[in-house]
This record gives sequence, C-alpha cells and structure tokens, in this order.
Amino acid sequence: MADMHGSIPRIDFAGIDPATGGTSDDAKWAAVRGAVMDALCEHGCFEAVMDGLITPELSAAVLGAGGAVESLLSLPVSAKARNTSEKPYRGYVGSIPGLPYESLAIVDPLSVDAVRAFADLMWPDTGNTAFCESMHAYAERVAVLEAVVRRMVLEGVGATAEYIEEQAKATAFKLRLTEYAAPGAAEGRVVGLPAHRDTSFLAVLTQNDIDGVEVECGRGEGGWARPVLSPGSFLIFAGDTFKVLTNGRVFNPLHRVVMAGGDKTRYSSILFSSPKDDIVVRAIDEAVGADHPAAYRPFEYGEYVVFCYKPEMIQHRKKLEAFAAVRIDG
Ligand SMILES: O=C(O)CCC(=O)C(=O)O
Ligand SMILES: [Fe+2]
Repeated sequence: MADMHGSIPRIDFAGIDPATGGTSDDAKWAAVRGAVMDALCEHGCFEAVMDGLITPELSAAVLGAGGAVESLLSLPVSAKARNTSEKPYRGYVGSIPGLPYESLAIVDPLSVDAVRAFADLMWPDTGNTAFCESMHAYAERVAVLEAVVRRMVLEGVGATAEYIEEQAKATAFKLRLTEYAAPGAAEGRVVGLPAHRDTSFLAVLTQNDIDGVEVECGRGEGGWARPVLSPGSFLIFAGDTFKVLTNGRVFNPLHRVVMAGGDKTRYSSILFSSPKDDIVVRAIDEAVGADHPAAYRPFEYGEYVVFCYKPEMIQHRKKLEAFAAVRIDG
C-alpha cells in the first residue's frame, strides 16, 4: 500500500452558533470559513470538532454497543435486503465475497416519515420506535454541521445569499449505516471498502471507536492519512459535485476503509448531501471567469450517478473527468 505520511486538518467550530449559522461578517465565522476552504481546497477532507452538537447519550444510542446502527446491521440478510432502490447505492449493499462491508441507506433521513417507513420495512412487526427516534434526531444534528460547512464553501467561492438559499432547496440527503466486520486478531490490514471518490456535495462521517478511514491528502500528492477520530468529532469529505460547483477549487479526495486487524467490529454513519436527481450541476457563476474557464460541462446529477455505478466504471478513479471534463484542445 502507498505510504501513510499524510495528515488532514482538524478544525474547531467552537463559537459557531449552529442555530443561526453565524453571519458572514462575524469574525469567528470568517476565520472558520477560511480554514474550511483551505482544507477542502487542499485535501477535500478535514476533521470537524463541534462540541455539544450531539450529546454523548445520543451518540451512544446510535453508534454505541447495542445501539441503533448495530441493531440494524444485526438483522438477518433477508430483512436488510428489503432496503432496495431503483437508484444505485441507495439501498442494501453487502454479501460481497472478500469484503467485510455491509451497509444500508435511509433516503431522506430528515423526514420523520421516511425514517419510520424505513424502520417499518426492517421491523415489520414492531416498527422499532427507539431506532426511529435516535436515528432521526442524529440525522438532524449532523445536518446542522453539514449545512454550516456547505454554506461556508459557497460563500467562500463568492455565491450570493439567493444562490445559497436556492441551492439548499435543491439538496437531498441520505444516511448510510455501515458495518465492517472485524478481521480477527491474527489478520493484518484488510480492505473494508476500496478507494473511491464520493459523488455527493459533502459527506459527514461518524463512527464507533474503531478507526479505519484512509484519505489521500494534498490533492493526491500527499500520501495517505489515517485520521484518528476523537469522540465527538466528524470527518467531512467533499465529493464530485462540490468540485463542479466550485469549478475545481474544492477537491474530491480518494478515500477507502482499511481494517487494521483486531476483533472489534467497526460501525459508521454517514450523512451525504447531494443535488436532487433532476438538478443540473454546474459551476456557480462567481467561480468561472476568463482565468478560470468552466472545467466541467453541466449535467443532471441523477444521470451522473447512473454512469458512476455502471459495472465498467465502478473501479474508475476519475469518473467525474470521464463524464464531464471539458476538453481544452491546442
Ligand atoms: O464507512 C466509512 O467509514 C466510509 C464509507 C464511504 O466512504 C462511503 O460510503 O462512501
Ligand atoms: Fe466514500
């Protein structure tokens, strides 16, 4: 495997009021926004610390031993396989030979009704109220951080307040809950999820106390980092569509999961934000100019996702370039 000398920044959001989101001329907001832009332009990834966003009780109820994520992943495969979607990567993924990866997706987790419908499908007899309550509350809290970061980036590339408001309305959410089976004490490093880039705007990841994510730093030039997450911190990744919106300024890093041996199962929960399927993704006007011609052609997000999950594209490392890069000839 490639060397591991990289490291990604850690940004403290203390002083940013999640309720109001702060204001653009507030000095604290501007300082954190600067750090967020630097991190996402340089690495496409950072660790966010936002104390108090999620109480220890809620965190334990979701990702702790016997919590919501573990109880979901402990269901029989026949039940988990009911989590289907006609869209790729929006349902159950698992039982892949050689990969200790099993995952489900709650589409639209900020809607109580959507979370309840998911739980009714998984636990048809009982519906699992505890799961619904903790998962929905958790998604809402993580979405606060996601919205702060998304707004900071859009402001950072010069988007107007009107654009930011419209963009928020055109954003969809998905919560992916994943189990990585323990490789066993005798094993060395085992790939849990191969290297890929996300198609989303942003992904906000939390986990139980087992690390495993590795991120390629420095726009692919800085080696792999293996962040050690502290309780209460979040790992934030920018995806392909944020790279398009910012006309290439924000980077979409390769990342993977590698289980480092041992006998503890890893659980993760990721809130993905992305454009709604019928939204046309294109660079914002302020990010395009004579010095910075648009690097990607406009495209519908739903079409791009279908392209990415074609069997011949799954392993491709530069799907966005393959799909939408504008050729500059001559
Ligand atoms: O579960 C994780 O830690 C990372 C998963 C991931 O990168 C993804 O689902 O896109
Ligand atoms: Fe990912």
